[in-house]
Amino acid sequence: MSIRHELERLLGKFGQDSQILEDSVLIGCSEQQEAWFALDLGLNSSSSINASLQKAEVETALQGSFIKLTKALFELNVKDASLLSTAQALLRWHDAHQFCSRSGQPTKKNVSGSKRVCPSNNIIYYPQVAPVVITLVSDGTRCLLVRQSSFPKGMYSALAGFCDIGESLEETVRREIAEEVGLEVDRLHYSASQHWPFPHSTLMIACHATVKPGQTELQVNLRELEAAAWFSRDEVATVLRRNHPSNQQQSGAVPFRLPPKLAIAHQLIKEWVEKPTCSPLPA
Ligand SMILES: NC(=O)C1=CN([C@@H]2O[C@H](COP(=O)(O)OP(=O)(O)OC[C@H]3O[C@@H](n4cnc5c(N)ncnc54)[C@H](OP(=O)(O)O)[C@@H]3O)[C@@H](O)[C@H]2O)C=CC1
Ligand SMILES: [Mg+2]
Repeated sequence: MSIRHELERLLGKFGQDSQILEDSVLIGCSEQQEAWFALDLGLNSSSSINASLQKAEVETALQGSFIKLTKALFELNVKDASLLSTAQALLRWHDAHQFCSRSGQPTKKNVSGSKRVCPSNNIIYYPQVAPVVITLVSDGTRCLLVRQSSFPKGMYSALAGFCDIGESLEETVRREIAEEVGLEVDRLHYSASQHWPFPHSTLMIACHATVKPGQTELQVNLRELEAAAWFSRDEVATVLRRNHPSNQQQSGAVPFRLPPKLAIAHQLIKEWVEKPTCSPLPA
């Protein structure tokens, strides 16, 4: 039996029309060049009794269980987490772009799901990604970590901000650092990038920046941040070790912690701890 027939059989079993397969989107392919598609079964309406009944049926038939995406992402390996994050971002974009913003007519997905077209005026809509810079600022011996009130308790991260229209990445880094902590960037260099699906699709562009020693006094913008502080390499290295699940503190106190391994902020911080001699390029 072909995979398509098997899927149609399963969908029928769950009371879904097999036409729904046309809504699937291409998210990648295996090393054997088999295409991988993602499909939203629409079981996410928590208020619907039907949805929760169907969820239970799907779980039994496929011998699996539904878990929250935010949790799943941090439990999977990097490759699977990336596939899941692409699937979620692309399916959500399609769901939110059903209509043409010029004509008001329904738009139509292409076969792979890489775009939508308005049949009445041929306007093409492509999935959107917002660029965000995330920067680990150092004064040579210490690094700057910040906390937003929305972060999990005790967690500090690198400083992040959305690129404004018309800005280069370098301009965004300088503006965000000046706006959020009142510091002037001396040197800047690129590290890596990552697609981040929360709360909407962003491309996180990670950089290391240094400020001049002696110009390290923080003016924390409390409208954007709950706290910001300098941390020594030893303090950060200790917390990186403790962030490992087997080393979590068991006491009731909320320990200072860093973003999870999957987050590019974690990689930036780890890089800074491990490569103290890395010499940055002029901005
Ligand atoms: N993967 C990782 O390691 C990390 C990822 N992040 C991600 O980085 C992103 C940006 O960080 P954050 O410090 O919040 O950014 P900002 O410092 O830019 O502050 C967020 C504010 O920017 C405004 N804004 C401008 N453009 C957009 C846009 N396209 N979408 C949403 N808001 C926009 C909004 O203000 P207003 O409400 O006034 O319109 C929003 O409240 C977050 O989405 C966060 O999830 C952050 C840290 C670590
Ligand atoms: Mg910010």
